[in-house]
Amino acid sequence: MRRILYLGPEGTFTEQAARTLVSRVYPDSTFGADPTALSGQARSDVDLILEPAVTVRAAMVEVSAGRAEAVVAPVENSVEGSVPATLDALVAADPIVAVAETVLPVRFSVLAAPGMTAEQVRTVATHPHAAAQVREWLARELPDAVVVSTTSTAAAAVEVLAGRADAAVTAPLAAERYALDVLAADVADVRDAVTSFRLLRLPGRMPEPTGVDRTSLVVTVDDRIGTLADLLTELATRGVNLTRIESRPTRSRLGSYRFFLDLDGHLAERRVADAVAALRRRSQEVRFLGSFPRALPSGCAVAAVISPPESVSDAAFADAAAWVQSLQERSRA
Ligand SMILES: O=C(O)C(=O)C[C@]1(C(=O)O)C=C[C@@H](O)C=C1
Repeated sequence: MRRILYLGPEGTFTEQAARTLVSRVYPDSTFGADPTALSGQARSDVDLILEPAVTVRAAMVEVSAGRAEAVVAPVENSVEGSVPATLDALVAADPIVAVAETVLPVRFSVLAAPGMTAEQVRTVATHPHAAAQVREWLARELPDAVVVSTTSTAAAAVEVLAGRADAAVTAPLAAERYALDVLAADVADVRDAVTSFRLLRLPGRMPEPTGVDRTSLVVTVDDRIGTLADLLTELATRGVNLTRIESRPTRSRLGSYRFFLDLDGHLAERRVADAVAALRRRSQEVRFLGSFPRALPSGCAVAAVISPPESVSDAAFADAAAWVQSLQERSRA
Protein backbone atom coordinates (compact mmCIF):
# COMPACT_ATOMS: atom_id res chain seq x y z
CA MET A 1 0.00 0.00 0.00
CA ARG A 2 1.42 3.36 -1.07
CA ARG A 3 1.04 6.52 1.00
CA ILE A 4 -0.10 9.84 -0.48
CA LEU A 5 0.67 12.67 1.95
CA TYR A 6 -1.08 16.04 2.14
CA LEU A 7 -0.87 19.11 4.36
CA GLY A 8 -2.99 18.03 7.31
CA PRO A 9 -4.51 17.41 9.70
CA GLU A 10 -7.73 16.06 8.18
CA GLY A 11 -10.10 18.64 6.73
CA THR A 12 -7.74 21.04 4.91
CA PHE A 13 -8.28 22.43 1.44
CA THR A 14 -5.23 20.36 0.55
CA GLU A 15 -7.04 17.17 1.55
CA GLN A 16 -9.88 18.17 -0.77
CA ALA A 17 -7.36 18.79 -3.58
CA ALA A 18 -5.60 15.47 -2.81
CA ARG A 19 -8.85 13.54 -3.32
CA THR A 20 -9.33 15.14 -6.75
CA LEU A 21 -5.71 14.69 -7.82
CA VAL A 22 -5.34 11.10 -6.61
CA SER A 23 -8.48 10.00 -8.48
CA ARG A 24 -7.08 11.64 -11.61
CA VAL A 25 -3.47 10.41 -11.40
CA TYR A 26 -4.25 6.89 -10.11
CA PRO A 27 -7.64 6.18 -11.77
CA ASP A 28 -7.34 2.40 -11.40
CA SER A 29 -6.33 2.39 -7.74
CA THR A 30 -8.69 1.23 -5.03
CA PHE A 31 -8.62 4.71 -3.59
CA GLY A 32 -9.75 6.16 -6.87
CA ALA A 33 -12.75 3.82 -6.90
CA ASP A 34 -13.73 4.31 -3.27
CA PRO A 35 -12.27 7.26 -1.39
CA THR A 36 -14.17 6.30 1.75
CA ALA A 37 -12.42 2.92 2.08
CA LEU A 38 -9.47 4.46 3.78
CA SER A 39 -9.62 3.76 7.45
CA GLY A 40 -9.79 0.86 9.89
CA GLN A 41 -9.66 -2.67 8.59
CA ALA A 42 -10.33 -1.48 5.01
CA ARG A 43 -6.76 -0.11 4.95
CA SER A 44 -5.27 -3.45 4.03
CA ASP A 45 -7.55 -3.70 0.97
CA VAL A 46 -6.62 -0.39 -0.64
CA ASP A 47 -3.59 0.35 -2.88
CA LEU A 48 -3.27 3.97 -1.86
CA ILE A 49 -3.83 5.64 1.45
CA LEU A 50 -4.25 9.36 2.02
CA GLU A 51 -2.33 10.52 5.07
CA PRO A 52 -2.10 13.96 6.68
CA ALA A 53 1.38 15.43 7.28
CA VAL A 54 2.22 18.22 9.71
CA THR A 55 4.12 20.26 7.11
CA VAL A 56 4.73 20.13 3.36
CA ARG A 57 8.46 19.91 4.09
CA ALA A 58 8.03 16.80 6.28
CA ALA A 59 5.86 15.20 3.58
CA MET A 60 8.46 15.91 0.88
CA VAL A 61 11.20 14.30 2.98
CA GLU A 62 9.08 11.14 3.14
CA VAL A 63 8.66 11.13 -0.65
CA SER A 64 12.36 11.82 -1.31
CA ALA A 65 13.30 8.94 1.01
CA GLY A 66 10.94 6.59 -0.88
CA ARG A 67 8.70 6.07 2.17
CA ALA A 68 5.71 7.76 0.48
CA GLU A 69 4.47 7.71 -3.11
CA ALA A 70 3.50 11.38 -3.48
CA VAL A 71 2.71 14.64 -1.72
CA VAL A 72 -0.09 17.10 -2.45
CA ALA A 73 0.81 20.70 -1.63
CA PRO A 74 -0.76 24.15 -2.06
CA VAL A 75 1.24 26.26 -4.55
CA GLU A 76 -0.48 29.55 -5.25
CA ASN A 77 -3.55 31.53 -4.23
CA SER A 78 -5.18 34.12 -6.47
CA VAL A 79 -5.43 36.64 -3.60
CA GLU A 80 -2.30 36.09 -1.49
CA GLY A 81 0.09 34.71 -4.12
CA SER A 82 2.55 31.84 -3.79
CA VAL A 83 2.77 29.63 -0.73
CA PRO A 84 6.37 30.28 0.38
CA ALA A 85 6.53 27.15 2.58
CA THR A 86 5.88 24.99 -0.49
CA LEU A 87 8.42 26.80 -2.70
CA ASP A 88 11.13 26.62 -0.02
CA ALA A 89 10.40 22.96 0.70
CA LEU A 90 10.70 22.16 -3.02
CA VAL A 91 14.22 23.57 -3.10
CA ALA A 92 15.26 21.94 0.17
CA ALA A 93 13.99 18.48 -0.85
CA ASP A 94 15.88 16.09 -3.11
CA PRO A 95 14.39 16.52 -6.59
CA ILE A 96 10.70 15.73 -6.80
CA VAL A 97 8.46 16.75 -9.70
CA ALA A 98 4.82 17.70 -10.20
CA VAL A 99 2.69 15.37 -12.35
CA ALA A 100 -0.71 17.04 -11.93
CA GLU A 101 -2.36 20.19 -10.68
CA THR A 102 -5.84 21.30 -9.72
CA VAL A 103 -7.43 24.64 -8.89
CA LEU A 104 -10.04 24.85 -6.13
CA PRO A 105 -12.42 27.70 -5.25
CA VAL A 106 -11.63 28.93 -1.74
CA ARG A 107 -14.48 29.96 0.62
CA PHE A 108 -14.04 29.62 4.34
CA SER A 109 -16.08 28.45 7.31
CA VAL A 110 -15.61 30.08 10.71
CA LEU A 111 -15.87 27.44 13.44
CA ALA A 112 -16.08 28.00 17.20
CA ALA A 113 -16.14 25.94 20.36
CA PRO A 114 -19.68 24.57 20.97
CA GLY A 115 -21.91 27.22 22.52
CA MET A 116 -19.51 30.12 21.95
CA THR A 117 -21.02 33.25 20.41
CA ALA A 118 -19.27 35.67 18.04
CA GLU A 119 -19.18 38.29 20.82
CA GLN A 120 -17.18 35.93 23.05
CA VAL A 121 -14.47 35.21 20.47
CA ARG A 122 -11.10 36.74 21.47
CA THR A 123 -8.68 34.57 19.44
CA VAL A 124 -9.11 33.28 15.89
CA ALA A 125 -6.67 30.66 14.63
CA THR A 126 -5.92 30.01 10.96
CA HIS A 127 -3.24 29.56 8.28
CA PRO A 128 -1.59 32.88 7.24
CA HIS A 129 -2.83 32.49 3.63
CA ALA A 130 -6.38 32.03 4.91
CA ALA A 131 -6.06 35.04 7.25
CA ALA A 132 -5.06 37.22 4.28
CA GLN A 133 -8.20 36.15 2.41
CA VAL A 134 -10.66 37.04 5.22
CA ARG A 135 -8.93 40.10 6.71
CA GLU A 136 -11.81 42.47 5.91
CA TRP A 137 -14.42 40.02 7.16
CA LEU A 138 -12.56 39.57 10.46
CA ALA A 139 -12.18 43.34 10.92
CA ARG A 140 -15.91 43.77 10.35
CA GLU A 141 -17.37 40.75 12.17
CA LEU A 142 -14.80 39.94 14.89
CA PRO A 143 -12.99 43.29 15.40
CA ASP A 144 -11.75 42.46 18.91
CA ALA A 145 -10.28 39.06 18.02
CA VAL A 146 -6.52 38.46 17.71
CA VAL A 147 -5.44 36.24 14.79
CA VAL A 148 -3.16 33.33 15.70
CA SER A 149 -1.19 31.52 12.95
CA THR A 150 -1.34 27.76 12.53
CA THR A 151 0.28 25.34 10.08
CA SER A 152 -3.04 24.85 8.23
CA THR A 153 -6.72 25.74 8.52
CA ALA A 154 -7.57 22.31 9.97
CA ALA A 155 -4.75 22.71 12.54
CA ALA A 156 -6.69 25.81 13.63
CA ALA A 157 -9.80 23.68 14.22
CA VAL A 158 -7.68 21.37 16.38
CA GLU A 159 -6.52 24.41 18.41
CA VAL A 160 -10.17 25.30 19.10
CA LEU A 161 -10.98 21.72 20.12
CA ALA A 162 -7.99 21.79 22.50
CA GLY A 163 -9.21 25.07 24.04
CA ARG A 164 -6.19 27.06 22.84
CA ALA A 165 -8.22 29.32 20.49
CA ASP A 166 -11.84 30.46 20.48
CA ALA A 167 -12.51 30.21 16.74
CA ALA A 168 -10.90 28.92 13.54
CA VAL A 169 -11.10 29.98 9.89
CA THR A 170 -11.21 26.69 8.00
CA ALA A 171 -12.10 24.86 4.82
CA PRO A 172 -15.78 23.78 4.66
CA LEU A 173 -14.52 20.17 4.93
CA ALA A 174 -13.32 20.87 8.51
CA ALA A 175 -16.90 21.67 9.58
CA GLU A 176 -17.75 18.03 8.71
CA ARG A 177 -14.69 16.57 10.44
CA TYR A 178 -14.61 18.42 13.77
CA ALA A 179 -17.32 18.75 16.41
CA LEU A 180 -17.41 22.55 16.36
CA ASP A 181 -20.18 25.12 15.81
CA VAL A 182 -20.35 26.95 12.48
CA LEU A 183 -20.37 30.70 13.24
CA ALA A 184 -20.29 31.65 9.55
CA ALA A 185 -20.01 29.89 6.19
CA ASP A 186 -19.06 30.99 2.67
CA VAL A 187 -16.70 33.67 4.00
CA ALA A 188 -14.28 35.34 1.54
CA ASP A 189 -13.18 38.94 0.97
CA VAL A 190 -12.72 38.15 -2.73
CA ARG A 191 -15.62 36.11 -4.09
CA ASP A 192 -13.86 34.13 -6.80
CA ALA A 193 -10.61 33.33 -4.97
CA VAL A 194 -8.91 30.08 -5.99
CA THR A 195 -5.85 28.14 -4.84
CA SER A 196 -3.78 25.81 -7.02
CA PHE A 197 -2.39 22.52 -5.69
CA ARG A 198 0.08 20.04 -7.20
CA LEU A 199 0.73 16.35 -6.77
CA LEU A 200 4.49 15.76 -6.61
CA ARG A 201 6.53 12.56 -6.62
CA LEU A 202 10.00 11.20 -7.42
CA PRO A 203 11.16 11.88 -11.01
CA GLY A 204 10.03 9.12 -13.36
CA ARG A 205 7.68 8.79 -16.27
CA MET A 206 6.30 12.23 -17.18
CA PRO A 207 2.62 12.74 -18.04
CA GLU A 208 2.04 12.74 -21.83
CA PRO A 209 1.71 16.20 -23.43
CA THR A 210 -1.94 17.26 -23.81
CA GLY A 211 -1.46 20.49 -25.78
CA VAL A 212 -2.38 22.55 -22.68
CA ASP A 213 0.55 21.88 -20.35
CA ARG A 214 2.74 23.62 -17.84
CA THR A 215 6.46 23.26 -17.17
CA SER A 216 7.84 24.35 -13.82
CA LEU A 217 11.51 25.21 -13.09
CA VAL A 218 13.72 26.78 -10.45
CA VAL A 219 16.65 28.76 -11.84
CA THR A 220 19.61 30.07 -9.84
CA VAL A 221 21.46 32.85 -11.62
CA ASP A 222 24.67 34.87 -11.30
CA ASP A 223 24.34 38.42 -9.99
CA ARG A 224 25.29 40.38 -13.12
CA ILE A 225 23.72 42.99 -15.35
CA GLY A 226 21.00 41.65 -17.63
CA THR A 227 20.90 38.04 -16.36
CA LEU A 228 17.16 37.97 -15.96
CA ALA A 229 16.57 39.78 -19.27
CA ASP A 230 18.80 37.17 -20.97
CA LEU A 231 16.78 34.30 -19.52
CA LEU A 232 13.47 35.85 -20.52
CA THR A 233 14.77 36.51 -24.03
CA GLU A 234 15.60 32.79 -24.38
CA LEU A 235 11.94 32.03 -23.66
CA ALA A 236 10.51 34.81 -25.83
CA THR A 237 12.55 33.92 -28.93
CA ARG A 238 11.24 30.34 -28.76
CA GLY A 239 7.60 31.44 -28.33
CA VAL A 240 7.45 30.12 -24.76
CA ASN A 241 4.87 31.96 -22.65
CA LEU A 242 5.90 32.67 -19.06
CA THR A 243 2.89 32.39 -16.73
CA ARG A 244 4.63 33.01 -13.39
CA ILE A 245 7.96 34.26 -12.13
CA GLU A 246 8.68 34.42 -8.45
CA SER A 247 11.92 35.14 -6.65
CA ARG A 248 12.85 33.58 -3.30
CA PRO A 249 16.04 34.31 -1.37
CA THR A 250 18.71 31.60 -1.64
CA ARG A 251 19.27 32.13 2.12
CA SER A 252 23.04 32.39 1.57
CA ARG A 253 23.28 36.20 1.64
CA LEU A 254 21.18 39.33 1.27
CA GLY A 255 20.29 40.04 -2.37
CA SER A 256 20.87 36.50 -3.66
CA TYR A 257 17.80 34.92 -5.29
CA ARG A 258 16.52 31.94 -7.18
CA PHE A 259 13.60 32.23 -9.60
CA PHE A 260 10.60 29.94 -9.81
CA LEU A 261 9.30 29.90 -13.39
CA ASP A 262 6.09 28.42 -14.78
CA LEU A 263 5.99 28.13 -18.57
CA ASP A 264 3.20 27.17 -20.95
CA GLY A 265 4.15 23.94 -22.73
CA HIS A 266 5.67 20.50 -22.12
CA LEU A 267 9.32 19.43 -22.05
CA ALA A 268 8.43 16.98 -24.84
CA GLU A 269 7.93 19.99 -27.17
CA ARG A 270 11.06 21.07 -29.05
CA ARG A 271 10.67 24.78 -28.32
CA VAL A 272 10.32 24.12 -24.57
CA ALA A 273 13.20 21.63 -24.46
CA ASP A 274 15.37 24.07 -26.42
CA ALA A 275 14.48 26.95 -24.06
CA VAL A 276 15.16 24.86 -20.93
CA ALA A 277 18.55 23.84 -22.39
CA ALA A 278 19.35 27.51 -23.05
CA LEU A 279 18.45 28.44 -19.46
CA ARG A 280 20.79 25.73 -18.24
CA ARG A 281 23.64 27.14 -20.35
CA ARG A 282 23.04 30.62 -18.98
CA SER A 283 22.54 29.95 -15.25
CA GLN A 284 24.25 28.35 -12.26
CA GLU A 285 21.58 25.72 -11.80
CA VAL A 286 18.24 24.74 -13.28
CA ARG A 287 16.01 22.39 -11.36
CA PHE A 288 13.20 20.77 -13.35
CA LEU A 289 9.98 20.65 -11.32
CA GLY A 290 7.84 18.85 -13.89
CA SER A 291 5.73 19.08 -17.06
CA PHE A 292 2.08 18.27 -16.51
CA PRO A 293 -1.43 19.09 -17.80
CA ARG A 294 -2.32 22.64 -16.87
CA ALA A 295 -5.42 23.13 -14.68
CA LEU A 296 -7.56 25.87 -16.16
CA PRO A 297 -9.74 27.93 -13.82
CA SER A 298 -13.39 27.01 -14.37
CA GLY A 299 -14.95 28.88 -17.26
CA CYS A 300 -11.60 29.31 -19.04
CA ALA A 301 -11.86 27.85 -22.53
CA VAL A 302 -8.84 26.07 -23.99
CA ALA A 303 -8.87 28.73 -26.71
CA ALA A 304 -7.91 31.25 -24.01
CA VAL A 305 -4.47 29.61 -23.79
CA ILE A 306 -1.92 31.63 -25.75
CA SER A 307 -0.81 29.58 -28.78
CA PRO A 308 2.84 29.77 -29.88
CA PRO A 309 3.56 30.83 -33.49
CA GLU A 310 4.04 28.20 -36.21
CA SER A 311 7.74 29.14 -36.45
CA VAL A 312 8.37 27.35 -33.11
CA SER A 313 6.27 24.22 -33.74
CA ASP A 314 7.96 20.80 -33.43
CA ALA A 315 7.68 20.46 -37.24
CA ALA A 316 9.41 23.82 -37.80
CA PHE A 317 12.23 22.82 -35.42
CA ALA A 318 12.63 19.41 -37.10
CA ASP A 319 12.64 20.97 -40.55
CA ALA A 320 15.25 23.58 -39.59
CA ALA A 321 17.45 20.99 -37.86
CA ALA A 322 17.29 18.67 -40.89
CA TRP A 323 18.29 21.57 -43.17
CA VAL A 324 21.32 22.45 -40.99
CA GLN A 325 22.30 18.80 -40.88
CA SER A 326 22.11 18.53 -44.67
CA LEU A 327 24.40 21.57 -44.96
CA GLN A 328 26.88 20.00 -42.56
CA GLU A 329 26.80 16.65 -44.37
CA ARG A 330 27.28 18.35 -47.74
CA SER A 331 30.29 20.27 -46.40
CA ARG A 332 31.88 17.00 -45.23
CA ALA A 333 31.21 15.15 -48.53
O1 LIG B 1 -4.77 25.17 5.43
C1 LIG B 1 -5.32 24.65 4.45
O2 LIG B 1 -6.50 24.25 4.45
C2 LIG B 1 -4.54 24.51 3.24
O3 LIG B 1 -4.82 23.61 2.50
C3 LIG B 1 -3.48 25.52 2.95
C4 LIG B 1 -3.99 26.74 2.19
C5 LIG B 1 -2.78 27.57 1.60
O4 LIG B 1 -1.63 27.25 1.84
O5 LIG B 1 -3.06 28.55 0.87
C6 LIG B 1 -4.79 26.30 1.04
C7 LIG B 1 -5.84 27.01 0.58
C8 LIG B 1 -6.26 28.28 1.18
O6 LIG B 1 -5.77 29.30 0.32
C9 LIG B 1 -5.71 28.48 2.55
C10 LIG B 1 -4.74 27.67 3.06
